[in-house]
This record gives sequence, structure tokens and C-alpha cells, in this order.
Amino acid sequence: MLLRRIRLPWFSVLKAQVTIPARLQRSCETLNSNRWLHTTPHPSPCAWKARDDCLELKHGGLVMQFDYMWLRDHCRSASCYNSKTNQRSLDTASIDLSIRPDQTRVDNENLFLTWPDGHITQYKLDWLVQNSYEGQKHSAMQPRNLWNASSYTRADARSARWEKFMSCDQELKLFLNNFLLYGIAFVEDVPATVEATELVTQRVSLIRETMYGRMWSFTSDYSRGDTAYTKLALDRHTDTAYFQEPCGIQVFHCLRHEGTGGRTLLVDGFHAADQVLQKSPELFAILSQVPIKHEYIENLSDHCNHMIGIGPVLNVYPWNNEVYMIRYNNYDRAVINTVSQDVVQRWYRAHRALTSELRNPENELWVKLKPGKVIFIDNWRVLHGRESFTGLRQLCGCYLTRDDVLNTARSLGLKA
Ligand SMILES: C[N+](C)(C)CCCC[C@H](N)C(=O)O
Ligand SMILES: O=C(O)CCC(=O)C(=O)O
Ligand SMILES: [Fe+2]
Repeated sequence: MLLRRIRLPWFSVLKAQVTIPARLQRSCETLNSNRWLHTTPHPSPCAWKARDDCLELKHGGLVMQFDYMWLRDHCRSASCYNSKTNQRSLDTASIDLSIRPDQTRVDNENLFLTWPDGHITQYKLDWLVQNSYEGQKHSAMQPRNLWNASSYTRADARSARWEKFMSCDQELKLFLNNFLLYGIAFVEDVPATVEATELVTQRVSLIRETMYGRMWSFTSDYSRGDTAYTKLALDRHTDTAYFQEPCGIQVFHCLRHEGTGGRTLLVDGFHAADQVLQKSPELFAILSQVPIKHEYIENLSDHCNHMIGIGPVLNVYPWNNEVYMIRYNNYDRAVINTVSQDVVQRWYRAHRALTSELRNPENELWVKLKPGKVIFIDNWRVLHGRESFTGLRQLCGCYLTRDDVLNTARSLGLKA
């Protein structure tokens, strides 16, 4: 398809290298409004058209439309952009909103624009391709493999090993690659202490301190006003849905368990959301639009907290409909009073559809956490739960800041 486009006949027009002033460009357009202009001899990989409100550029089989204001605003010249700090110095508000270049020229690798005040902007064509809407819009922000229990098991994502993980970037990269693809990743052979668990997490990110502390270590002692601190089963959920920004990553290390039960349940929330989207897009839309409140109210003598977070169950990027965060916690969901009765009714149906997918036994991955095995869970994607248990069970861990995990991944060359 792309190759066929390149061979179209208007690609061989205008063989000489010319610069066409804006006034003439406009009259060219009226005469030949569908004509692509080349400013280098054939075979140039690039052609352009100056339309009334945008510059259309054809390069490498891609047709891109650049707003004139955008082209002026993104100028990378030394006076407009500080390449040492990677920050814009140009004052966007000082640009005439109806600006157009006086002159446009393209060579094999660059686009040159001369603006009415004489300022010249030079763009590398490859940069334009990479940064255009047309070059970006189909790509997911982050590649990921949606899974159910059997596909995750078949994928055979290898755990990282403590010694190598702590010293070798390649091992960290493998771990983060798994984390980005599946939303869960493991490090094994970690000494069964809070200190070693902390060291493992610091290889990946900064710790996000919350009202539960920095590193926490808890058992079923009702020390806090939450079901997590009991021996009861916990249905699948994401944590801290009651924060304005729920914690990005959850780390668990079971330091000790003398008893039965207590397995951990993991479910890929993005896979469940995708199933809802495939089967009933209108229910998916409701879950991504209706704001829902979650709340944490704790009134103990030494812990008083009241947290509130409001947002849809499915948080979706508006430009590509990609789900980036799921908030699902039926324990902590607060009174619904933000929408009217008809919306409430539709929301409960949509919630039921998502819950059915989340509860589909095929989607349930059960693991028994043992001393030495640290799990990192993407709390914006993968839900966790636990089986009821007997005996003494001690779990330690922490939350991590999502930005810092992604930052580490990018520094190792991963797309995140
Ligand atoms: C992990 N840690 C035991 C510290 C806290 C548990 C928080 C439990 C809360 N209901 C929530 O889901 O956010
Ligand atoms: O006890 C467990 O395995 C997990 C409890 C839980 O959901 C939590 O601490 O967030
Ligand atoms: Fe939890």
C-alpha cells in the first residue's frame, strides 16, 4: 500500500530546485491545488503542498499535515530551543496565530521555512516523521501483551535473580521488559528481610511513601483499619484507588508463612477491559466516562486518615483509546452520587460486564509467594487478591512511583 503510493505520477513534477514565495505558493495552489511540489531534483523522497491552513508533506510513504503555528512553535533553532536543557525558550504566546512561512524549501533531508520576520526554521525530515501526528497516532504508547493464566504461563517470562539483578543492567532490563509487557515481574533468591526487599526496589525506582509508611511489613493483627490486615480472603482489586493518583507499582515479599492458604491472585485488568471493549463497546465507554469515587476512612487512635480519589474505572488516552489505568476496588468504592439514576443503572451493568471478565477463571493466575520471591505488580493494570489463610503470615513491601520505574526503563533503551 505504502509502496504503491510512492509510485504515483505527481511525484515527478518540478525537477528544479526552487524556492517559491508565499504569494506565489498561494496562486500555485489555486491553479494546482492538488499538486505536490518538489524542490530538489528527482528522485527526491519528499514533496510538499502549501495549503491554506497547513503544510502538507509527503515523505517515506507518509502524508503529514503540519499546522503553521505548530511549525513555528516547534522550531529547534538556538534562539527558540535550548538543546542543552531540552526546553523551549520561544514564547509561544508571541507568535501570530495566523502565521505562514514566506518561503518553503525542501532538500533530501530537511525542510526549511522562512518566516515573515526573516527567522529561518530547519527541520530534519526524519524528525518530522517521528513527531507528526500521522507518524505517531497508530503506535501504542507502550507495547504490551495482554494475558490470561495459560498465555502468561506459556510465555515463560523468566524471573530475575537477586545477585545478577543487583549488579547487571542486562538483568534489570530483562526484568523491566517483562514488567512492561505483562504488568508483573519477579526477582528470586532475595534474602527474606525488609532491608533486602528495599534494596531490590531501589534498583528499579524511588519508593512512594504513603500513610502506610515507606517500607511496610504487616501481618493479620488488625493494626490498621483495613481488611488487608486480617486473615480473610481479598477479592481482586487495585490498591489506593482512593488517591488522586493511585500508586503506580506495588511490591510484595512474603517473609514468612507457617500455615495454609494465602495464595496471591493476579488478573490482567487490561485484558479484561479489552474483552469488554470487544463484546460491548458501549459498556466500555461508560466505564471510561463515569467518574467514580473511592475513599479510605481510618479512625484509629494512632492512625486517622481520610483519602478521596475520583476518576473513571477505565482511564483511556483520548487520542488512541488505549487504557492506561484501571481503578477497581469494590471494598473502597464510595457512595455514587456524581451521576443521575439512568447513568447509575448503565454503570452497574458495565461494572458487571467487567467483573465477569475479571472473574473468569481462565484469567486468574494464582501464585504462592515464598520467602525469596519478590513480586512487582503494575497497580495501574494488574489486579491482586489473596486467598484466606491460617497461621502466621508476614508480608512486606512498598509502593513505587510510576514515573521513576518508567524512567529507569527508558534509560535502558526500553519503550515506556
Ligand atoms: C499494602 N498495604 C498493606 C500497606 C496497604 C493495603 C491497602 C489496602 C487498601 N484497602 C487498598 O486497597 O488500597
Ligand atoms: O495479603 C496479601 O497477600 C495482599 C493484601 C493486599 O491486598 C494488600 O496489602 O494490598
Ligand atoms: Fe491490596
